Amino acid sequence: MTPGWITTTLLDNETPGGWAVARSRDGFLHDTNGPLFPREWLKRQDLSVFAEHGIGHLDGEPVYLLELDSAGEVPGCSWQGLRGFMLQGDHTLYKVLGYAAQIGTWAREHRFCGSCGQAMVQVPRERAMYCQACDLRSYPRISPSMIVLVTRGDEILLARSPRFVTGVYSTLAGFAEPGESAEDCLIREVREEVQVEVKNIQYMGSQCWPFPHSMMLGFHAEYAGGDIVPQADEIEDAQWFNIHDLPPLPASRSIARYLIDLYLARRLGHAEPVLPG
Ligand SMILES: NC(=O)c1ccc[n+]([C@@H]2O[C@H](COP(=O)([O-])OP(=O)(O)OC[C@H]3O[C@@H](n4cnc5c(N)ncnc54)[C@H](O)[C@@H]3O)[C@@H](O)[C@H]2O)c1
Ligand SMILES: [Mg+2]
Ligand SMILES: [Zn+2]
Repeated sequence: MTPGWITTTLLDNETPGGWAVARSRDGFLHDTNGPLFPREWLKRQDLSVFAEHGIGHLDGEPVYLLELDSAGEVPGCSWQGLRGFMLQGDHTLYKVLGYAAQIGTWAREHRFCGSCGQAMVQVPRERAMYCQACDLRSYPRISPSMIVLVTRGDEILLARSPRFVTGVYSTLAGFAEPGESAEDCLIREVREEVQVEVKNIQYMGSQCWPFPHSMMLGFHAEYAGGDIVPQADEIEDAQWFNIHDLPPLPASRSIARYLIDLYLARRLGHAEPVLPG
């Protein structure tokens, strides 16, 4: 048995047994034991299953996703969004659910060919959908996004979007556009969002962000010029904060928080944090 979580290309749906998670628009089903249920038991519940996908092995046991049409009632169980599992609870289980959510969304959105409109079929032993009519393959979509902590000595640039929890300030982030390098994207996003120039861009690490399919690439960058001008509509407020006087910060498991904590640790000579994958 291999411990931990390993994604698998495909499992045979006809083989009984293993674990299953159930996902609807309301999130994942869970009870006091968490979101993993014995698969055969879960399939006997009164749930409208739209699709079933083998997604991987947890501690050697196969795990399946039941994609539902709607959130049904299961006695003793309730529904919780993926963000709730990200914020608290077992990190490995959150990784299982994050992967399940991305595969479920992608499979649902690629039942028909985007080029000719014919029904697509699952490719054997590969996580891909295939159109026989026009030979098109569609793989799970991943959207690269840059996230950057802009620094100026003892000050860091943090901003808040109107979508954030009240009071919370975070690092700047944005999606890569066609034709851009990671650095091009980072420089453009910082310019667009606060009209500041940066230099000495340093890559710090990455994190899967399954909301719905981002791949966060995290950086530190030094301030090189300009006064903060927040982008209308996107940025509600942006400020330089002294590292000894910070506002409420993003959730501890996010790469945004890691980039901030890492800079503070290096500046103050503390032990460096670990980035949750
Ligand atoms: N893990 C973290 O710590 C963390 C922190 C901040 C942001 N993020 C994520 O980073 C991503 C980008 O951040 P943002 O929201 O500031 O992006 P952004 O600054 O590029 O602005 C968002 C806008 O981009 C457009 N957009 C949406 N999906 C897109 C895609 N796949 N490709 C290109 N453009 C798209 C939409 O118009 C959307 O309103 C988001 O997924 C966000 O959730 C993660
Ligand atoms: Mg942004
Ligand atoms: Zn086609």
